[in-house]
Amino acid sequence: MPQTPMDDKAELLRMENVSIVFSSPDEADIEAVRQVDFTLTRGKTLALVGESGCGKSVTARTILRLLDRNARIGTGRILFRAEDEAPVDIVSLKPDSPAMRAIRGNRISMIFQEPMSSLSPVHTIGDQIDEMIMIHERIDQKAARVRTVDLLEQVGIPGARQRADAYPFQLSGGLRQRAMIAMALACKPDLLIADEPTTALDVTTQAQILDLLRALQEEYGMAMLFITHDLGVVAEIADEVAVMYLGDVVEQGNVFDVFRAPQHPYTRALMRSIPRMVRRTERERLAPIEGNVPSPRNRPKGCAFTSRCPHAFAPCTGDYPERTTTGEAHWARCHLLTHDGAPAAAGLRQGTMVGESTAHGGRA
Ligand SMILES: Nc1ncnc2c1ncn2[C@@H]1O[C@H](COP(=O)(O)OP(=O)(O)OP(=O)(O)O)[C@@H](O)[C@H]1O
Repeated sequence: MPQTPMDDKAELLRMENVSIVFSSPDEADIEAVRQVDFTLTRGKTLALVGESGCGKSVTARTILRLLDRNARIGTGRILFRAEDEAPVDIVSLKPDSPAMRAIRGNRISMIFQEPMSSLSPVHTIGDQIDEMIMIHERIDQKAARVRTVDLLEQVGIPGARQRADAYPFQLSGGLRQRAMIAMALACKPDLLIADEPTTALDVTTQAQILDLLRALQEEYGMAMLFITHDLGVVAEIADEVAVMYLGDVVEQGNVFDVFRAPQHPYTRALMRSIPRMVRRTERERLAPIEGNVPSPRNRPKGCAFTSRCPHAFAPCTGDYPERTTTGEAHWARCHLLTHDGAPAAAGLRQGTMVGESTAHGGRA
């Protein structure tokens, strides 16, 4: 992988060939994330998408150096460049070093599915956000409260001045989510990592929170790394998407290109399993992805999706597929794209659904 300097000022963070390994006393090491490369750009959103267990959260926590004790970064660099500063390799920093702490919660903030993982239940939301602002701006609490109320208004909390005195349990799920977002923005981060922030919310609140995040991103110019299992959400929020399967990025590209012509059978299967991605007349053809993600403990040889892939053929159980570029900044790792005699290769290249009806017992 050629390593080029971070010359583009818009480039904020670059993952280069990052792998993450878990060890346990009784078992061989497990490579849970392999060879991940992506770039996060100021003002843009990259979505990491895939089923449960594919490595999305571990990848995000690696950026913040918040991995479990039994984890280590096996290979790679994570270059991060704050404005007007030289790039720093996050991998080279100790997780609890002052330099890393200055990045975490200052340059990079994170929001979660469950707001109570970042909000304290025993302090009012106003006090918690005041404290965050005081740490970062070295101002007194009175001045911080003015900023807190501003932030709460910005994230759409009605009656912000009074609500600042509420404890998290006194707010609805949607308002708690907004309060957590306000807290994440208190340090004016360069990067916001959002780990399934709308998964627990009803559809209307989910749409409102996505709208809010988009508006705030425009205002703050921050980059966003958005983690979700839902390609419908990706369509609404992201500029670029990286599709993960068993720790590998199997397809990556501009959202428009990936949705117009998905190249990897796994991406296509994810698209067909989501109601909003399918036209009304095709509802009856919705298909869940059959089978389960294999365990990283027993990683299959070759392409990990083979056991669930409707198009699998001999080469899929051989070598790990190389990246095939299929458009400007759009690539996938799939043997069907490189073998001319592959059963569905022509259809995949053209973005059609060749062969998928037989693979799902005629339902697809
Ligand atoms: N401390 C750990 N020790 C061993 N394996 C781990 C540890 N933490 C995570 N893993 C494994 O790493 C893999 C990736 O987990 P991760 O939480 O990143 O998945 P995910 O895609 O975010 O899933 P979800 O949507 O369920 O959060 C999984 O197989 C998980 O079991």
